[in-house]
Amino acid sequence: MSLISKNNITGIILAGGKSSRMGEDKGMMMIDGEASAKRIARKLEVFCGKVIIASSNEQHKLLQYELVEDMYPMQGPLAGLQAALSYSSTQANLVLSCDVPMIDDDVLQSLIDAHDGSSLITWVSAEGKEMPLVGIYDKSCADYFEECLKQDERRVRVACGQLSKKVIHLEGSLALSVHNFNTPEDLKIVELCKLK
Ligand SMILES: Nc1nc2c(ncn2[C@@H]2O[C@H](COP(=O)(O)OP(=O)(O)OP(=O)(O)O)[C@@H](O)[C@H]2O)c(=O)[nH]1
Repeated sequence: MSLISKNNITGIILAGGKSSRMGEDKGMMMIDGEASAKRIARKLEVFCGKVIIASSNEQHKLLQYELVEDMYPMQGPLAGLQAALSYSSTQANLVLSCDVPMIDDDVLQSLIDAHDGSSLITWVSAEGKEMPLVGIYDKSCADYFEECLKQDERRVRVACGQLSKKVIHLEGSLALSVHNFNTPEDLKIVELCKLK
């Protein structure tokens, strides 16, 4: 049985950054008539007692979730992770980037089932690629990430290098469901995944 219940896990959506490859804010891109970040927030709400959005973008206030601003602005996803984990009041935190709107509930359930206290981080891999921004992070990672940011290390994978990790390998439709979009072309692929 999972050690995590709804009241002891926080959902975190990383929605800051430049979205330079997309050309417009990824969190606000409409997917099935709903902003991508909002769609993800609704999915997280099924599993998490509280959902917060890590972003300094004023526009994200429209999403009507609690916003947590980066302490290290414009330093990339690691800064969003650091700020949100510092702010969170739970040890376990289910983290998603705002660009995986098709994520299947079963992926979230698998992460929760696998995160059993034997590692600080549990994240997924799909099609042979590890995805640090689809995972569960222990709150204690925040201090470590802050040290990295202070030393100008912004790469999430590198920052997590020394920390204990578990990886869940996704296959088939679950792997497809974590397709992220960075460009208008990617968005077309995400739309195709929706039809499957
Ligand atoms: N809070 C916060 N989130 C970020 C930041 N940079 C990126 N993110 C989020 O982290 C995830 C991955 O971001 P990337 O795709 O690597 O970067 P991006 O800035 O969104 O896009 P590009 O400019 O095209 O690289 C997305 O969900 C972003 O919204 C940041 O500085 N702060």
